Amino acid sequence: MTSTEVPLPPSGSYVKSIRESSHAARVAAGIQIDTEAIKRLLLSPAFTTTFYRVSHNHGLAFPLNFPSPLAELNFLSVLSLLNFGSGYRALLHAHTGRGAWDSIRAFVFSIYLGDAELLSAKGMQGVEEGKVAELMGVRVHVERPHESIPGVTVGELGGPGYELVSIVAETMRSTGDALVGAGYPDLGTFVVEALKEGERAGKATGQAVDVEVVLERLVKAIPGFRDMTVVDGRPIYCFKKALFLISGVYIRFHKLASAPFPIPHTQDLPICADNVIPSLLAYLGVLDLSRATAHGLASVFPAPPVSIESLLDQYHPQSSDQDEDKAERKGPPEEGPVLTVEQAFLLRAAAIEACEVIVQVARGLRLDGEDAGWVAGGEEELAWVKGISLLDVDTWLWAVAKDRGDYRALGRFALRGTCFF
Ligand SMILES: Nc1nc2c(c(CN[C@H]3C=C[C@H](O)[C@@H]3O)cn2[C@@H]2O[C@H](COP(=O)(O)O)[C@@H](O)[C@H]2O)c(=O)[nH]1
Repeated sequence: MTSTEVPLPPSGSYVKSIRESSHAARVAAGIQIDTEAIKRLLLSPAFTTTFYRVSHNHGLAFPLNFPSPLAELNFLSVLSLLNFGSGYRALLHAHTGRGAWDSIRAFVFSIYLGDAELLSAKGMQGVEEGKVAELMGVRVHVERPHESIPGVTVGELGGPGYELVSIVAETMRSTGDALVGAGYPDLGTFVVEALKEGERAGKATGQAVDVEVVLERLVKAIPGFRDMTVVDGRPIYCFKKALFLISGVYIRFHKLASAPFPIPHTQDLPICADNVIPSLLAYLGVLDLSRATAHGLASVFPAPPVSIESLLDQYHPQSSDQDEDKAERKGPPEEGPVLTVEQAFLLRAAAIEACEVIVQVARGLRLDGEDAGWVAGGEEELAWVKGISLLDVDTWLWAVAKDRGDYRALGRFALRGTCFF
């Protein structure tokens, strides 16, 4: 089913719909969230010794000279809109030497530095596949033997590189169409309007910016933000890229002395459900798929090559492995399981709820009581764990997956053909 056949959530309840639809889908699929595994994770050296460093390492301060905050917001907005491609991670590593996020970031940098008109609504509207392929550095031809001349091969458009480039180009064109149709010069200007509308609504609800209103505006106006599907008759709403954009506005601009536009509070928004977070939560035992009843989920992930105990321990690359560890970082990653739309959305939904549960479990930890059995000393020093936010949990899970050699080796699932994550 395509996103156009999925009903939008009722007006005014987009955030609630992410949470409720995720819960309903997770329960119906028989995926369990293991609260003991969450406690073990929260009190593990893998978590406690890296959380602050890794979850505060936001890669959103760009090394570019922007003429205005609006220009920077437009850049961030286009980057968020195009923040997908995880299903092509192995291909991207082969063609660009980078993962999905770094490849897209480099692509939007190239646009900014060389073809900046592609960041306008009209420029997006007219973008062609060839331009996207050139700027992304992705090869879009496949070779096949010539029909009649033996030994001769001909190149033709096709293959996964062409598939990804086509989705990027189409996402840009549909966004350009929507913006031009509504009279906006670029995506950033539209986002400012949405933030201002959120600010007006927030006056009634006592918030600086009503995030609900901002999210609804983004999703309704731009097809590339309509990240939702129906699985077994139940809708699932993820809206990952729109949430990423809204969180990005907070991360990038909230510390400025005078805010250039209304800044939403995003610490407690649902996570940005991609392929990394559900995969990692499954390997760490937080998502228990063993009793899943739907869509063959019980057997989608291979057993991790190392034990959960070792994944929860502090990472000690052998000193002789350090060079290997660096090489491993550069080398092409292991291709994870390629999933169906249904499988991928069910896992994303489960991850959305699991992260909510992680924050709840953290709040309720009894560091002086029975839970402290997990702690290897220093209980009082762990009081900060009780105050972690959803945004921090998202960033930690996503970034720690790249921080350790043994986590990088865990195959993340892939979904092809989507512009949503
Ligand atoms: N949940 C969540 N998913 C995130 C990000 C980011 C970008 N993170 C940096 C930017 C700001 C943050 O503070 C981080 O420093 C990318 N992704 C998604 O991962 C997917 C895999 O990509 P890769 O492993 O490269 O191939 C891809 O769908 C991509 O869209 C995040 O933060 N959270």
